[in-house]
Amino acid sequence: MRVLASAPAKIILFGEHSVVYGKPAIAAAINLRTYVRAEFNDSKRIKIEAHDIKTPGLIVSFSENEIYFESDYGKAAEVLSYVRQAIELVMEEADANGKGVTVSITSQIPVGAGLGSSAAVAVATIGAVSKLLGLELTREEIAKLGHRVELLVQGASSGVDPTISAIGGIIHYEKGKFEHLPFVELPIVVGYTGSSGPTKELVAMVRRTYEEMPEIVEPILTSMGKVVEEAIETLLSELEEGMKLARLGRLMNINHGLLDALGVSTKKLSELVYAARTAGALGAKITGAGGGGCMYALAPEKQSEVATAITIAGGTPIITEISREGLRIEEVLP
Ligand SMILES: Nc1ncnc2c1ncn2[C@@H]1O[C@H](COP(=O)(O)OP(=O)(O)O)[C@@H](O)[C@H]1O
Ligand SMILES: C[C@@](O)(CCOP(=O)(O)O)CC(=O)O
Ligand SMILES: [Mg+2]
Repeated sequence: MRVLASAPAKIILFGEHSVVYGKPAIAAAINLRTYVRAEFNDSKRIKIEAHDIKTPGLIVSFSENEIYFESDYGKAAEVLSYVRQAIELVMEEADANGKGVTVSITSQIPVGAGLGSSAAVAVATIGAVSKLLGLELTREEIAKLGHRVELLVQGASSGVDPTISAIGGIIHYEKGKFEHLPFVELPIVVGYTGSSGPTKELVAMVRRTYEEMPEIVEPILTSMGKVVEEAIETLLSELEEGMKLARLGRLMNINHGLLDALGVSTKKLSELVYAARTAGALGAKITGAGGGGCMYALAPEKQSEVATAITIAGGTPIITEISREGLRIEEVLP
């Protein structure tokens, strides 16, 4: 039997980092996906084939006749830890420890770029392997397992990323619970800096700043929470479309400033944010953990101008759409 599952990337419209401290966030699934194929193998081992991820620590040396490969196996194993934990949790749930399973991954999502590649790979793996093992899990249960994977690997995680990747659409997420917000085709442009920021390290960095200066950081997180509440009200309001987007844009800019205050922006991210605003975006901010990775802009009727401005500023624009669909079982073959 062979199962192919896929799960989407996301952008955090509002509320990254503060969501880890119990504040609300708004997240949307986007049309970039990670595909995971799971099948039984004849060994009693778990085999992971990750086709789109760089394996760190590989050293190659060669003489005239021979070529030698060395690897820092610790680093190589670490990069596969989301997939490994996801498989192990499902094997445990299905009481299937000891079975041979091969998992093969291909992905459209840039890694460590704030678009939730870790959650997408975890959710798609859980979806594919659970189906293979005959375990009937709801999308909510898969989101919860995905959250456990992120907690095990990162040490801290709000759970917003695995939830949006499993569920799809646009959600309001808060303290482990979610509700759908009305689906809207937001005119967004994502700008990729080309560098990555590991979520684990950025979340830990914010935690250190919080512990060092709680009286300064607490009000920043509280303000972020208020920005998100205001954005939820705006999305649910009867405001005319243009006014709605203009208000959301202003709230994005405030959210970006607060993220910058927490220390998660970079020079390149700020350059892309200002380039987008100058080219006519109503708002622009980081998406995800920051420290590199991506920003996104809200740019009705200005998507191509903003994309060009992002390119001129040295970034890579990604014009994408909000995806209604979360986890998808693409194919089940006998
Ligand atoms: N295609 C993939 N195959 C295997 N692991 C992946 C893949 N994509 C992402 N990952 C895992 O997710 C990690 C990046 O997660 P993270 O730091 O949270 O950034 P983000 O989720 O924003 O991309 C990678 O280092 C790797 O461990
Ligand atoms: C920073 C954070 O709010 C989002 C991280 O998203 P990403 O892994 O950078 O795509 C962490 C979390 O919510 O667990
Ligand atoms: Mg992640």
